[in-house]
Amino acid sequence: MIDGPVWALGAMSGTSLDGVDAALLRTDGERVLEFGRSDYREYSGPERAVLRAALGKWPGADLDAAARVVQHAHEVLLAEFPEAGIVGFHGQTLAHDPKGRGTHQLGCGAALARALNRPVVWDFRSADVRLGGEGAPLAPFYHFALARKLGLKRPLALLNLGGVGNLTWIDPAKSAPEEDGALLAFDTGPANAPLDDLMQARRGQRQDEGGRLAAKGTVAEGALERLMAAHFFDRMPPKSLDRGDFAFLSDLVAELSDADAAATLTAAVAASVMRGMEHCPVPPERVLVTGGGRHNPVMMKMLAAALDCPVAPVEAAGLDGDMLEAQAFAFLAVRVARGLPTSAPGTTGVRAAVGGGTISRPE
Ligand SMILES: Nc1ncnc2c1ncn2[C@@H]1O[C@H](COP(=O)(O)OP(=O)(O)OP(=O)(O)O)[C@@H](O)[C@H]1O
Ligand SMILES: CC(=O)N[C@H]1[C@@H]2OC[C@@H](O2)[C@@H](O)[C@@H]1O[C@H](C)C(=O)O
Repeated sequence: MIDGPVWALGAMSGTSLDGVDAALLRTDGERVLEFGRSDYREYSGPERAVLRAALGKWPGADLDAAARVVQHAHEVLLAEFPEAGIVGFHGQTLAHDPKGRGTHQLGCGAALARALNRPVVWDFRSADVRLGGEGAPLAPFYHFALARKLGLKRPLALLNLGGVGNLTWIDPAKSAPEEDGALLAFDTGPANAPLDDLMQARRGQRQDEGGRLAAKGTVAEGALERLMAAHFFDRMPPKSLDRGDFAFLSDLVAELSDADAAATLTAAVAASVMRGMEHCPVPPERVLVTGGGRHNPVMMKMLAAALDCPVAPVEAAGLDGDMLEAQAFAFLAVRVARGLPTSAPGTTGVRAAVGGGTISRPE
C-alpha cells in the first residue's frame, strides 16, 4: 500500500483530556524526512466533562456521548489536512489494564476513514496486549527515528510529561528500533494528571499554570515517601499505567494546603522519573523533555535537581514538544501500512516485535 515516503497525519487525544493534537510528518515509517504543519483542537468545558465521566469505562458501557465528542473533534480537526495520504488515529484512552481487561481507546477509525475519505490506521495497542505486552508506551519507535534524524550517537532519554509520565532510553547506535538493546521504555509514574485533578477540585482551574501555585508551597516529604513506596516503582520495565492508577495521591495530599499539595504532586513527578532512571542500561547523556509538563518551570527545576544529567525541553534539539506524540502516530501509521513492527520486548514487554493497528479504508 505504501512503498515510499508519504505525508502522514497523526492525531493524539492524550490522558490530560485537554484536546486533540494533529501533525503532519513526511516519513517512510523508518526515517523522519520532514516535519509538516500541525494544529490543536481544545475540548470545550462540557466536552471535557463528558470525557472525564467516561474515564475508566470499557466497551459495553454507555459511551455514546463520549464517542461523539472524540469522533467530532477528530473529524473537524483532521479535515484541515487534505494533503495527508494516511491518518494515524490514536483515539482517547479511557481505561488501561493490560494484564487484565486489556486496553480501551475510544474512537472509530472506520467511521473516520469514511468522514475523511482516506485510509485510517487505528487500534494501535490491542495486538501488543494480546501478545503479552503492556500496549504502551508506543512512541518509542518514533523516538528512535528522531534520535537517528538528529544524528545522535550516544544513549539519551526522551521523557514525556503528559497526564502520565513515560521515558524512552535510546541507543541510536543500533540500526533498527526492534533490535535488541536499541530501546528501553516504560511509564515512570504520575505526571500532570494528579496535579490537574487537584487544581480542578480545589481551584476550579485546569492546571497549575506556570507552576505558580507549587512555587508557593513546600513539599510534604512524608506524603512523598508514602507515594514512592508504591509497588509500581520497584517493578522492572517495561511497565505501563492507567491514568487512574495514582488516584490515591489525592488522599495523600488531602490534609495539605493547596500550595503544599501542588508542590508535593509536582515533586512526585521528579521523584518518579529519578526512580525510573535507575532502570536505564547505561546513564543517558541527557534527558529531553516533551509533553505539557515542560511548560511548568517548577516541574522542570525539580527534575533537573533530581537527575544527574542535563535536562532540557526537546526544543533544545529542534523538536516540537507539543506535537511529538501526534507525529509519533503519523509515523506508526506508516509502519503499520508497511507491515513493520511498532513495539518490541524492550518497549512494551511484548513477546516478540509486533505491528499493532487496524487499517480502515474509506470505501
Ligand atoms: N503552561 C503550563 N503550565 C503548567 N502546566 C502545563 C502548562 N501547559 C501544559 N501543562 C500541563 O501539561 C498537560 C498537558 O500535557 P500533554 O498535552 O502532554 O498531555 P497529554 O498528551 O494529554 O497526556 P499523555 O501524554 O499522558 O497522553 C496539562 O494538562 C497541564 O497539566
Ligand atoms: C494506554 C495509554 O494511552 N497510555 C499513554 C499514556 O500517556 C502517556 C503514557 O501513558 C504512555 O504510556 C501512553 O501514551 C504515549 C503516547 C505512548 O504510547 O507512547
